[in-house]
Amino acid sequence: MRLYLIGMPGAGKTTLGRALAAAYELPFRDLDEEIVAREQRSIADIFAAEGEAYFRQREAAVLREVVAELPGVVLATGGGTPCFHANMDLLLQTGYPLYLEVPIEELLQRVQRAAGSRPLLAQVDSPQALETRLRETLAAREQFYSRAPLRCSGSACTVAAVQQLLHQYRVSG
Ligand SMILES: Nc1ncnc2c1ncn2[C@@H]1O[C@H](COP(=O)(O)OP(=O)(O)OP(=O)(O)O)[C@@H](O)[C@H]1O
Ligand SMILES: O=C(O)C1=C[C@@H](O)[C@@H](O)[C@H](O)C1
Ligand SMILES: [Mg+2]
Repeated sequence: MRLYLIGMPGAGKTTLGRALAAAYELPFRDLDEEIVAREQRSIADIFAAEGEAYFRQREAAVLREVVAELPGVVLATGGGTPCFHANMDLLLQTGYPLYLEVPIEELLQRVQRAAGSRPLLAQVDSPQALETRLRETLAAREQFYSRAPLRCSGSACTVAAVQQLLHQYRVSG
């Protein structure tokens, strides 16, 4: 089984992904970390040196490598992954995308602590501007995230809740 965690920066993809991988005894991968390992530089450095278009190409390519390599995996994707290069189609065709839906207010609190390490949020210099940026980003991305057959919201995104969702989905689908 391939389980793909998708959602906004700070939604909890890495945290929940690790816990789900342990519960299912599957390997865990984080797509951002896979890109960093191959490129031997940080995401911020890649954005700064090469720009977003290059990053999105690498992201799409590394996603396909990870999928081809691992028939069983819990994969935390990058926040923008489902929105570029038909990646959402690939996720739907090869596994179970799970959308972690977290209210903007909660996301704000979480990303404020580490906005500097996120290239797309780094230039945003006030809490107000950060909120606006997050709202705009979510509005643009919702159409992609919403294609996930599995979804959990905020504090309901526990390992047990996801296990139940997945079980129901696989039994009925
Ligand atoms: N269910 C939760 N409740 C409260 N805080 C959480 C929860 N899940 C994650 N967090 C916290 O929110 C922050 C972001 O979590 P995490 O790194 O897992 O998100 P992410 O979706 O992987 O983000 P990124 O976009 O950086 O990859 C972390 O500080 C984490 O401790
Ligand atoms: O939301 C985004 O577009 C991004 C999120 C991160 O996971 C990284 O993939 C990168 O910083 C871009
Ligand atoms: Mg993460």
